[in-house]
Amino acid sequence: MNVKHALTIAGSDSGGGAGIQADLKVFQELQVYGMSAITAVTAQNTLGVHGVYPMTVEAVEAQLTAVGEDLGVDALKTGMLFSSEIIKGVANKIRYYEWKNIVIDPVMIAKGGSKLLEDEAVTAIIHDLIPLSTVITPNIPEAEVLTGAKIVTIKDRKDAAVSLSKMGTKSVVIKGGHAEDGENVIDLFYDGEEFYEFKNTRKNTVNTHGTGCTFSAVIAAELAKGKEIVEAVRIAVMFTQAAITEDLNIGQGHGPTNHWAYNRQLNRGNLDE
Ligand SMILES: Nc1ncnc2c1ncn2[C@@H]1O[C@H](COP(=O)(O)OP(=O)(O)O)[C@@H](O)[C@H]1O
Ligand SMILES: Cc1ncc(COP(=O)(O)OP(=O)(O)O)c(N)n1
Repeated sequence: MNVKHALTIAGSDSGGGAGIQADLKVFQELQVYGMSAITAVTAQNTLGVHGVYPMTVEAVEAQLTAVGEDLGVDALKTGMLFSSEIIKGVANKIRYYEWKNIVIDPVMIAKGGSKLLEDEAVTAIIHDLIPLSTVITPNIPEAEVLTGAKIVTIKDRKDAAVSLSKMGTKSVVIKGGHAEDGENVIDLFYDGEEFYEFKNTRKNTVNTHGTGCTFSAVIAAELAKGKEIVEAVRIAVMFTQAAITEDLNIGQGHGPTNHWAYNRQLNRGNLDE
């Protein structure tokens, strides 16, 4: 059986809703072989992040070498990277192994407000990682930090996407979960030439823990399978909407999303593949 390989370079979420755990669940659902390099362990549940324990750069690099020397990578995503040292180590390995289909989810702060990236590491994301990327997927606060510009209107979002594109990425998705778009959520995709708006009804739920991780993992899985970037983003929007809509109601706080839901809806014929 010829199966494609996807790698996640991210933090561990003991609660299972975000980070490495969410990414591997997505890879499995989308039938790509999932691999991981853990950058930090978090003690986390649906009520928040209770501890952050970063790995050493050597430990992160050793995991990437182990994957690079044996298994091969058709696409990869990065999530929580924590420090500039880890970011530089990851960028070096991407260059050394000439990995392609690079999805950068510039994770900075968890929903409860805990820092998952040191402040000074933003510069390393801009200089070392963005130029290697096929797509970068910030939420609105992350896009504001990366561009230094306040984002309120759709026009602001388009300007931010153009600024990010000029930093050297091939394409950009600015996710709309944190915006006030009335009854809708709008994810804006820019491929360097054209804008695409993916609009959905905003769901009234607290169970959105790990939506950003899920979204970027779907893009990585679909790029691994050879999909064009705009098509990979379209599937990521559908997968994430299904995962939020059929939520699981787990835990006492911001619960995880449902990674089975997309395939369940496909099997029921509710979605076009
Ligand atoms: N309440 C919601 N209803 C519907 N979709 C949502 C909701 N919140 C987030 N999303 C979707 O989840 C994905 C992640 O969005 P966002 O919350 O902006 O990122 P992050 O999880 O990185 O903070 C996007 O596709 C966004 O449209
Ligand atoms: C280990 C770890 N990585 C990333 C996140 C952030 O997840 P994300 O999907 O961006 O959003 P929230 O769930 O924080 O809203 C995390 N919490 N933990």
